[in-house]
Parts: sequence; structure tokens; C-alpha cells
Amino acid sequence: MLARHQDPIAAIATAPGRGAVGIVRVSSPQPLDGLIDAVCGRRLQPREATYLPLRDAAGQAIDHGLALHFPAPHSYTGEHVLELQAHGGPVVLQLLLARVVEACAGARLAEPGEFTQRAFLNGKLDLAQAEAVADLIDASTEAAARSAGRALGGALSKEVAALRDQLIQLRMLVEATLDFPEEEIDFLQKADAFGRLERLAAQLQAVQQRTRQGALLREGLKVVLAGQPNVGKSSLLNALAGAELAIVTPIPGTTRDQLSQSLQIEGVPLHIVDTAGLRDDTADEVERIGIARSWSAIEDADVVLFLHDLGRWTDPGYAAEDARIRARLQGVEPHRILQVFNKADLAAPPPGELALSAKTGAGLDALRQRLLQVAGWQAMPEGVFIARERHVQALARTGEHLALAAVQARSPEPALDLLAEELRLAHDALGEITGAFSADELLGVIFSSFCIGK
Ligand SMILES: Nc1nc2c(c(=O)[nH]1)N(C=O)[C@@H](CNc1ccc(C(=O)N[C@@H](CCC(=O)O)C(=O)O)cc1)CN2
Ligand SMILES: Nc1nc2c(ncn2[C@@H]2O[C@H](COP(=O)(O)OP(=O)(O)OP(=O)(O)O)[C@@H](O)[C@H]2O)c(=O)[nH]1
Ligand SMILES: [Mg+2]
Repeated sequence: MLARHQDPIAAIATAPGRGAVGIVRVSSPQPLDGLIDAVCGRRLQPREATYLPLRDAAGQAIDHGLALHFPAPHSYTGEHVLELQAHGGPVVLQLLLARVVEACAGARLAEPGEFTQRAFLNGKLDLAQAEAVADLIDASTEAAARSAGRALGGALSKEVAALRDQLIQLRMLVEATLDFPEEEIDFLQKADAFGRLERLAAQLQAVQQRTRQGALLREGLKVVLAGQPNVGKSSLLNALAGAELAIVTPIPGTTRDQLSQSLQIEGVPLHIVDTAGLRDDTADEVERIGIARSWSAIEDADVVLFLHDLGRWTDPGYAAEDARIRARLQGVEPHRILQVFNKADLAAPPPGELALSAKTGAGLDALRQRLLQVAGWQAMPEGVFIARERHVQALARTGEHLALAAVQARSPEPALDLLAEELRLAHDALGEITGAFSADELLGVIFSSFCIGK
């Protein structure tokens, strides 16, 4: 494993396919002078773009492009980096890639995320920032991109560092006390150790709140449109998307297969899934399969938008079917179900219920706001940084250990060794976010999800 981190690595850093310009880059712990001589035929001024022929083994130009040399440690990876910026055709770039691997002793193709992994290993980025690099590339809305930019700039890392500094001070107090058992409680009280613990827990909650918002921006919300046939699920999808994506007809059972569309509300990505209308009595084999898929989509949903038809709401047959669906929805946590009444242009909704008309567009804005509310989104004035479920979980574990520490602190006879141990565990959990205490395995999972060349 260690030896692999010493290999020179090379990759095409730009997106696959045709482009105006494409970049091949190499990163190596060893100086790249031999490679530069071979491919560029001359020395390069550090960090200065030079236009020249990029040569193959026979000295023939593969392309004319820009070469850029970043000697270590002043590069993205912290290693020696050479960039060849060529014309962006796939064949040209493949030839250049093959050429640098051949001309650079010991070089191999980079694995996904390996350049960024090296930046992490060389201390150029911490783990939360490295993840933000991938999130910036994957961002599907402007809000997500901006908040990934903030995380890459170290916003999450700074908040975590502030918590960690407080925690370290507290640990020092407690650990010091462990060595002088006679005076222990008195000493801790004088140093306001327990007050510090409470303030730290409060500070953690604020960071957790912001991190959850960041995770929502990254993952988005999966909203499944469910309900009986013909209630207007596909019409609602089309109305939210502002385009005729799904087929709409007055015939019940129109939608057979799922149709997903990603959109955004105030920058929060929303993945809307239209499903086949739920009913028990269909004789149609295709529709039955579609309905089975509807139920599995409902299980996967963050929010099930359970849609009703006000035109038929008082019809006994409709009500009976509705009751059957409700019974089957028992397994879904109530906070994940959002009841919505469609076709408000035909009849008034039951009092207090959310109503809309997919046909006229009335009530759509209220629905959007309601979805954000269900998701737990709070419009924060600027400053949300992107985050991942992994960070949310690590903060939650930090909080659990702080809570257990507080139990000791509040007890009339605190067990200081237990208090110290919980604080240590809280510290470890916090360290996972920036990678201070990350297992190799975790690092592997994180970096392998990057695109190649990053
Ligand atoms: N052509 C090109 N564009 C790119 C990248 C790249 O690698 N190549 N990046 C790659 O993802 C991003 C930029 N990231 C970079 C981060 C650090 C350094 C760098 O040279 N750092 C030095 C010097 C810093 C300074 O002068 O302030 C250092 O950290 O010491 C370069 C690119 C986006 N654009
Ligand atoms: N008046 C009125 N009609 C609507 C409204 N929304 C949908 N419809 C009509 O209701 C019928 C069914 O609409 P769809 O969107 O296909 O319903 P669905 O729930 O997707 O139906 P299935 O795919 O069969 O499950 C169509 O004729 C729509 O034009 C509405 O708000 N008001
Ligand atoms: Mg439909």
C-alpha cells in the first residue's frame, strides 16, 4: 500500500469526450525532469505555461499544447506535478497519456480520486475539504456548488476545529485531574469544567444543524408521488417540472413505469418520482408490475407525497381503496407522508388540508414550501457549507459521547475515568470528519467515489 503512494500517477483530468482543451496530468513524489525533457524537449519555468510541441518517443509532435510544471510542494497534490494542456480530442489525450506513462519511470494510471487523496495525504486538504472537491464537481444546483465551495475553503473544517479546540482543553483539565485524585472535583469546579462541557454541547448542536442543512443540499430529497390511478400524479410531476415529461390521460392506469425528474426548490435538489397508480383490482400484468415498483419506491422515499383526487373524494369506492392504501402505508413513518389534495379546481378540500390544482397551478408554491419544511430546510442567510451524511453521523456520535460525559459531570459522585473516556471517544468521532482519525478503509471508500483524474 505504501509503495503505491510513491508511484508516479497519470490521468486525463478533463471530462471524457471531445472538448476545446483537454488536460493530462502527472503527479510524482520524485522530480519530473526526465519526463519533461522527454515530452517537452526543454526545461520549464516553474508554474509558467509554455507553448510547445508535445513529443512522442520518436520526437514527433503528438500535439502542440501548453505544458505547466508545478515543482513540489507547491502543487495541487503537494508532489511534483506536470500538466499537459492539449487539444481536447479523446485520441490525442489517450496518446499523450500513454506517452507520459511510458516516459516516466514507474508511472501508472491514477485511480479515481488519487490526486486528491495525495493532496490529503500531503496535508494540502483535510478530508472534509477533499470530499468538498467531489461535491463541487457533482453539485446539481448553484446553491450546492456555492456551499461546496465554502466547504472546500474550509468552512466545515473550521467549525470542527473550533469544537475540537474546546474539547481538547476540557480533556486536558479532566486528564490532569485524574493524576491528582485528592483534589479532583474541587479542581474541576474551579476550572468550570462542567460549564465548559455544557457550552461545548450547545456549540455542537449549532454545527449539527448547519451540517444537516449541508447534507440536504448535497443529497437532495427523494419525493415519491403516490396515490390511486388518475388522481393527477403525472400531472403534478409535469406541473412541478414545468414540462410535459409524463404521459397524462383520463384513463386510470396510464403510468406503468417509474419516471424520475430532478429539480430544485430554492437550491435544494429534489428528485421527484412519478409512479403507477396504486390499486388492487387490476387484471393487467404490466400494471401489476408497475404497482409493485410503486411500493418499493415508497419504501425508498424521503417523502411520500400521497395525492388525493378532490373530484372523487366523496365517492365510496374511492374511499374504500384509499383506506386500503392507508393501511399499507402504516409501515412508513408518519413524518415522511405528506397528504395533498389535487383538483382543487373541482371541489373544496377538507379544512386545513394542503390542496392544489395541477391543472391551473394553484397551490404549487405552497406545496414547494411545504416540501422544504418537511425536509427540515431552513433558509439560512448565506453560509451553508456542503456536508455529507458521514459528517452528520460523526457529529451525532460526538454528541452522544458528550451527553454521556455530561451524565458523569452532573452526578453527585462523578466517575472521572468514565468522564475522561467519553471525552476521548467524542474527540475521536470529531476527528473522523477532517480525517485526523480515519481508518484506511474509510479513506478508500471516500476517494474511490471520485472521478478519474481528480
Ligand atoms: N489547470 C488546472 N486547473 C485547476 C486545477 C489543476 O490542477 N489544474 N485544480 C485542481 O483540482 C483546481 C485548482 N486547484 C489547485 C490548488 C492548488 C494549486 C497550487 O499550485 N498550490 C500551491 C501554490 C499555492 C499558491 O500559490 O497560493 C501550493 O499549495 O503550494 C494549484 C491548483 C482547479 N483548476
Ligand atoms: N380538473 C383537473 N383535472 C386534473 C388535474 N390534475 C390532473 N387532472 C386530470 O386527471 C386525469 C389523470 O391525470 P394523470 O396525471 O394522468 O393522473 P395519474 O395519477 O398520473 O394517473 P395514473 O398514471 O393512471 O396513476 C387527466 O385527465 C388529467 O388531465 C387537476 O388539477 N384538475
Ligand atoms: Mg400517471
